Amino acid sequence: MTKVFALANQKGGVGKTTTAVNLGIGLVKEGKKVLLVDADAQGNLTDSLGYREPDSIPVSLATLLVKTMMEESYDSQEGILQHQEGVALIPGNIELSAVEVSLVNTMSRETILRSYIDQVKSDYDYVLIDCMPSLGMLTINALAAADSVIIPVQAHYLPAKGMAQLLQTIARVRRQINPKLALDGVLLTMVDSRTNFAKDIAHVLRHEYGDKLRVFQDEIPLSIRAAETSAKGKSIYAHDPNGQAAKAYMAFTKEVQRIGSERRQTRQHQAEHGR
Ligand SMILES: Nc1ncnc2c1ncn2[C@@H]1O[C@H](COP(=O)(O)OP(=O)(O)OP(=O)(O)O)[C@@H](O)[C@H]1O
Repeated sequence: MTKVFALANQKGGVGKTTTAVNLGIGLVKEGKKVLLVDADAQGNLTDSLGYREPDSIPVSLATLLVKTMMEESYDSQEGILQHQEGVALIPGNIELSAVEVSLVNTMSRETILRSYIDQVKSDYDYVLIDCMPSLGMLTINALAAADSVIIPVQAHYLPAKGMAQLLQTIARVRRQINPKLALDGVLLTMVDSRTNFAKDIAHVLRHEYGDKLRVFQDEIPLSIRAAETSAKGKSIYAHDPNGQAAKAYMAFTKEVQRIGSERRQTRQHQAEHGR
């Protein structure tokens, strides 16, 4: 069964896009079929994979969402690009800003992205949605479409208020639109091993949210090589395969898969024991 992840945090520059690329290509390395969805009007994910002018791509996520809203038909492969490292990509660009505005007056405005993803997801093991740095209608659509959320947090700054708002939004989406939405956890990114900030943040999160919010064991180090990847249009595995960031992203990829299979086993156990 396909698993859909949303990478969300309304704060910008926390590593959502870098994580989408390297978790996605990490899963490909594990033998999985992966679709990346650029749901950010900045088109950073598209650009990071080497498609340098997202705004001039003729068919993007915006095109496909408009077709979904208008109930027009499309081919399930329409607009999907194939990156040389094995991931598929639905590009995003500035047209998503206009789509976000028009969603407001659309019937089922929170679930247009879910309707689209439901049409194409059966070809993939994983779909990863890179969200906008906002809690607007497109992020709500991503949360409505997802099975699970990953929250990248830049390890030297914890916006406590921002985290509370994000968790409230996730809880509201779960209550009103998508009861199966799980929160896989917080991924600490850009961890500087010379400081204790990452440990402090993990401690604060555990203290405030306890069992409700997992902090992934694997952390992503601050790494110039990781910062360089978007300009190269490659993953960290292609750019610096033996570096710390590549090892960390691969370990994180395995942790994500492990958590998924533990959750499946728990569900199966509950089903078999009638709970
Ligand atoms: N581990 C890392 N070490 C150093 N720099 C990093 C690391 N991960 C990402 N960066 C850099 O930090 C910046 C922000 O990362 P990224 O674009 O992934 O964040 P984002 O949350 O997707 O941003 P936005 O909200 O604008 O979409 C980028 O310039 C990226 O190259």
